[in-house]
Amino acid sequence: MFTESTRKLARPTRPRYLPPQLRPQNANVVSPDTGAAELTRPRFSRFNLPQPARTTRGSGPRFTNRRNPNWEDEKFDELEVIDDTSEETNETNFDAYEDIPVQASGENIPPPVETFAEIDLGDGLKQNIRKCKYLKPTPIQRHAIPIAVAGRDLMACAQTGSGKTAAFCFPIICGVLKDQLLLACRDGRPVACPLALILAPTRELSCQIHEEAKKFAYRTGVKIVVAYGGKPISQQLRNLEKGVDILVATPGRLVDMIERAKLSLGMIKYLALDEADRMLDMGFEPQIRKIVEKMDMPPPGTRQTMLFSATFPDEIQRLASDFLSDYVFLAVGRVGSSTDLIVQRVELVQEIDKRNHLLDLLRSQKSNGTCIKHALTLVFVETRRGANELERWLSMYGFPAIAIHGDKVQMEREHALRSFKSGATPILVATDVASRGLDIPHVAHVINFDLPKNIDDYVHRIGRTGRAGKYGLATAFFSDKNLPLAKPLTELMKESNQEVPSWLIEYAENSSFSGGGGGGWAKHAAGNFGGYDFRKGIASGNESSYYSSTYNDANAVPAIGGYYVAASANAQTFLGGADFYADPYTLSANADYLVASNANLYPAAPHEYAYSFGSVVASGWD
Ligand SMILES: Nc1ncnc2c1ncn2[C@@H]1O[C@H](COP(=O)(O)OP(=O)(O)OP(=O)(O)O)[C@@H](O)[C@H]1O
Repeated sequence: MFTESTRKLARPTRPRYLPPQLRPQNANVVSPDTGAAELTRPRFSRFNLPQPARTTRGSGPRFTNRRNPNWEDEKFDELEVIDDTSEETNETNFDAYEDIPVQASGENIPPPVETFAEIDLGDGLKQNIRKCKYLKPTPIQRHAIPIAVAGRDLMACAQTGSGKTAAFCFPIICGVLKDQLLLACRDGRPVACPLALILAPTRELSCQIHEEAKKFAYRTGVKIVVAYGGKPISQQLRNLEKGVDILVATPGRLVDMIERAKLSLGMIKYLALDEADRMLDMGFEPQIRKIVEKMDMPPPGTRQTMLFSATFPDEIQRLASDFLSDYVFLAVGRVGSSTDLIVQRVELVQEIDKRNHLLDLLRSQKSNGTCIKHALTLVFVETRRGANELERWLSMYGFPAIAIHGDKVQMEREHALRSFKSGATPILVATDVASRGLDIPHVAHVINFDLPKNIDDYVHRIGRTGRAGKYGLATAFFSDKNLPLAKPLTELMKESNQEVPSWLIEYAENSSFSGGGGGGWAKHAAGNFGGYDFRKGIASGNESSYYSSTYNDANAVPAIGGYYVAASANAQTFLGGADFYADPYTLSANADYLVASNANLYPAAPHEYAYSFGSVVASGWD
C-alpha cells in the first residue's frame, strides 16, 4: 500500500474541507469585477479561431501549416501552435480539483506523477502537450496516464470536465508511436487495420475526440480517422484507405465497416470506451459485446482496454469487467459525483408553468447582460418533439434558440452545434444526445427544463458547464413527476456543497419512505450512489490499493481483505455514503456563496429568479 504525498498532512484533527467556490479566487477564476464575461473567457483561443499563416510573432517560434508536410491530410488549418515562452496561459483552474480524494484498487498499481515530464510519452507528444498549454496534468491524468502507459487495463471514473479525454488519448498515441513493428506488419493488408479503437456513444462526441486526438498527435505521424453514422460511408472509407492508426468511432458505423470487410479489428492493441457506462448500458451493450467479443478483436490480456466515465454504476462495472484483464480501478472523487464548481439550483415548477418560468429566467439573464455571445445556455428536455416545440416557443419570444436531437439529420445536428458554439444561437435545446462528453466552451448555464429519470444523466447534463476548473450554473425545474429523483438529487447536492431547498429534502424523505413500493424506480433514479470499485466486496488478500486525499494519507488502515481504506471520517464517507464532504460550514456558507456568486454569474433578478419555489400540481409519471 502506498499513499500519495502531494498534500500529506499528519494532522491531529480533521481539517475542514473548503470547496473551490469558497476558496480565495485567483486571477484565472471568476473575477468579482468581471463576472460572467470573465467566467467564460475562451480557452485555446488560438485553436478555436482561424488564423492567417505566420511563421514568427513575438518572442518565440511558431509553426504554421506551411511547415507541416501532412497538413493537407490533417485538415488542421485552424491550428496555430505557440511555444511555451508565450505569456499566455491556459485559463483553467485545475487547482479546484486538487483536494479531491483519489482511490485506486488493483494489483501493483503504478504510482501517480506530478508532471507530464515524469512520464515517457515521447518528444512529439510532449511537445504537443505543451503547445496545447496543458501545463500540468489534472488529477485523473496524474493517476491514469502512468497506469495506462504501463500497459494496464483501467476502469477510470472522474468528474465531468476534468480531462479524461487526454487521460486515454495520451497513452494511446504514445503506445502507437512505440509500436513501429506492428505498424510495419500491417503494411500491404487489403483492409484497414488500426492499432487503437476509441468508441464513443454519439457522433458529436466522436468528432470531438477525433479533433482533440489530432491536436495531441500533431506532426507525430500518427494517423487518426473518425467514423460515425449520418454521413456518407464512402468518404469515411476513403479516409480509412489512406491509413489509420487510431480509429475513433460510434458503434453502428464501426460494425457496418467491419461487415463490409473494409476494416479489421485483428490488430487492435488499445481499446478505449469513453462514456463507458453509457456504452455498456442496455441500449448499446449488445453492439459493444459484438464488436469486442464477436469480431476479430484480440481478447482481454492481449489488448489493453481502458474504460472512462464520470459515472459507473455497480452493475455496469460488473458487465465491464468481462472486457478487462487484471485491471486497475481508479476513482477521482466518488463515482458519479458532480463537481462543486457547478452551482446547482432546483426550482419547484408546475409542468404547465415551465415555459413561462423559463422565459422569466432567460429574461432575467438577458437583463443582467449575461445572455451574450459568450455565455451560452443549454436547455435539456425529455423528448425530440419537446425540443422542437421549445425551440419554436423561445424563438417566438425573442430568444434565438436551436434544437439538437436524434430525429434531425446529421447536417442539421452539426449546424445546430456550430451555431450554438459560435454564439450565433446562444440557446441550445437538447435531448440527452448532447448530455455526455461534449466540451463546449462558454456554456455558462445548463437548465434542466425536464429532469432526466436517472441521477447519472443529471450529473452528465450539468457537467456541460463548470468544466476545466471554471465555474458554472445549473438550474433544474422539479415537478412532482420527478419525485423518484428527489433523494439521489438531494444527496448529490449535499455532497457537492449545494444549498438544498427544504421542500426537496421533504420530498426526498417522503420518497424514501415510499421506497418499498416504487423500488424499481427509486433504484433506477438512484443510479450508482455510494458506488466505487465493485470488486471491493470480493477483494482478495493480495489486492493492493491506495487511497489519497488531502486529509487522510497518514491514516490509511487495512479494511476488507487487503483492501485499504483511509481512517478518517471523510474517507469512510467517501467510500460508502452520501455525506462525503459534509462539513459544518456547508449550508450557511453555501447560501452566502450562492447569493454572492449569483451576483457574478447571473445577478438575482427582481422576479425572484434566484429562489422561487412556487406550488406544484401533481401530474404523475408519463
Ligand atoms: N492538463 C490540462 N490542462 C489544461 N486543460 C486541460 C487539461 N486536461 C484537459 N483540459 C481541458 O479541459 C477540458 C475538459 O476536458 P475533457 O473534455 O477531457 O473532460 P472530461 O473529463 O472528458 O469530461 P466529460 O466527463 O464531460 O466527458 C477540455 O477543454 C480540455 O482541453
